[in-house]
Amino acid sequence: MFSISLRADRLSKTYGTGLRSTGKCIFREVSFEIRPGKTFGLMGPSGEGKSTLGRVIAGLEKATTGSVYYKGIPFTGMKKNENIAFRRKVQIMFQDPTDAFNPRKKIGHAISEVLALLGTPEAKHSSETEELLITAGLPEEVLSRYPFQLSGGQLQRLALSRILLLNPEYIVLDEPTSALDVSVQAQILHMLKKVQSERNTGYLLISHDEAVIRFMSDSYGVLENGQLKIIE
Ligand SMILES: Nc1ncnc2c1ncn2[C@@H]1O[C@H](COP(=O)(O)OP(=O)(O)OP(=O)(O)O)[C@@H](O)[C@H]1O
Repeated sequence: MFSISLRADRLSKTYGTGLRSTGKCIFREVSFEIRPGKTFGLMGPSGEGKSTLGRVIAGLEKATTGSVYYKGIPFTGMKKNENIAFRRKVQIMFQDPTDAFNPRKKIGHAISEVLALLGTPEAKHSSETEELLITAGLPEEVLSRYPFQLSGGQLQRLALSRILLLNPEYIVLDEPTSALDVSVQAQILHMLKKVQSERNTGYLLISHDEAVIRFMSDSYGVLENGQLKIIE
C-alpha cells in the first residue's frame, strides 16, 4: 500500500560485528511511523541508542537489519533520484547548534553557501536570506557576525531556518533544546510547533526530557534495553 509516512520497519543495530566479535546490539526489531504534520517522540535513558536510531532514520547510518521506508520505498531499494529526494526531504537537527556552523565563516556566508548549493539564483539570495531571518526572528546584523557572537538559542533558530531552505518533509530533532538555557528552550519548541503547523512537517523528536516529549508529541515511545515500547 502506498504510504506517505516515514517508517521504521523492524530496525536493528549492532556495532562491531566481524570475524572475531559477536557485536554489541544497540536496539532490536524497532518499528514506528512518523506521519506528515505529526511528532513521534523518542525517549529513554542515556546510551540506549536514541541518537543512533535518529541517524538511521535520517539515512546517515545503516541499520544492521530492517529498513527505513520513505513514501513506501525501502531506503536500501531506492533508485538514485529517490535517494536524492530522501536526502533532501529528511533532515536532521542536532543538539549543539555551534556544530552546525563553521566557526570561521560569518552567518551570512553560511546562508549563501546553502542557497548556492540549492542552485538559487544570485538575484534571489537577498530576498531568501531576508525571509530566513524573519523565520528565525533575527535582525539583519547577525549576517555579519561569527557563530560565537550569537547565543545558543539564536544559533539553533538559525540552524532550523537554514534546514527549512531545503523544504524538508521530515526532521529528526536530536535533543534540540538540551544544550540551551531553560528560558530559551520554550522559544525553540514553539518555533518547531509553528513550523510544523505551517508546513505540515513530520518530526522525530529525541529527548530525555519527558515534559518536552509530552508537550510536543502526538505519540511517543521509550527505548530501553534495546526495545521500543510505544506509548500512544
Ligand atoms: N560508531 C559507534 N561504534 C560503536 N558503538 C557506538 C557507536 N555509536 C554509538 N555507539 C554506542 O551505542 C550506544 C548508543 O549510543 P547513542 O548515542 O545512540 O545513545 P543515546 O540514547 O542517544 O544516548 P544519549 O541520550 O546519552 O545521547 C552507546 O553505548 C554508544 O557507545
